[in-house]
Amino acid sequence: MPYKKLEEYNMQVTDDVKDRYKHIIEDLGEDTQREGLLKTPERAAKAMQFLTQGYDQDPVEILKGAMFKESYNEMVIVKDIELYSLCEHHILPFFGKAHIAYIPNGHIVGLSKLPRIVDVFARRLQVQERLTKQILDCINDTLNPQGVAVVIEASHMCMMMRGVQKQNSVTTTSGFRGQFEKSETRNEFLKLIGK
Ligand SMILES: Nc1nc2c(ncn2[C@@H]2O[C@H](COP(=O)(O)OP(=O)(O)OP(=O)(O)O)[C@@H](O)[C@H]2O)c(=O)[nH]1
Ligand SMILES: [Zn+2]
Repeated sequence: MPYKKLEEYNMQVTDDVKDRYKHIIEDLGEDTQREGLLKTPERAAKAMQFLTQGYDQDPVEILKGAMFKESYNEMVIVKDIELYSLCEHHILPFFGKAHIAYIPNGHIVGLSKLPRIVDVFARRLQVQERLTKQILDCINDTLNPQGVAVVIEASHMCMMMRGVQKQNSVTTTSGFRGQFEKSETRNEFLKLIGK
């Protein structure tokens, strides 16, 4: 499921979250009756359901849906996959790029499925480290490749708009399994993604 269509929003959840947003907006000192804000609690409720839709999706099913028997034994890299997630500490966005590589072990996977599972895990309340590990483990356990590597580079709005207010800091996290635990293979991957 690529994105949540309007009719797929759970109306009960939308109503509950909408009521809470109305109170939050009032507590923050705004007037929920002014024209521009009348529909805001409902819009925000739907936006948050969209941004957390990963809880309802099954990444293993997504990968298994496009696994093909193939005797290709070289590294497959999909780099510069844009990602948008929410930091679980402040519920503010963090965003950047994921780079994924794997070395097949009898099966390849449909290329689009790698960005899809990035979205499944990103569209939750997250920390960057866990996001990285969940993507890594999911590919490793489902595809059982000879090796898998995940690098994520992200900027955190909680460090930009507030808090330490550092506009240019980028956080890099990575994880390596199998063949990528060998420095030679890992270095080849890092070179190919320009690191
Ligand atoms: N490790 C990790 N930390 C994160 C991530 N996103 C946000 N944080 C950090 O979570 C921490 C929460 O720290 P607290 O001291 O409880 O919160 P705070 O008082 O709002 O902290 P400041 O952001 O320093 O103002 C902060 O240091 C954030 O930078 C993430 O993905 N991974
Ligand atoms: Zn944060």
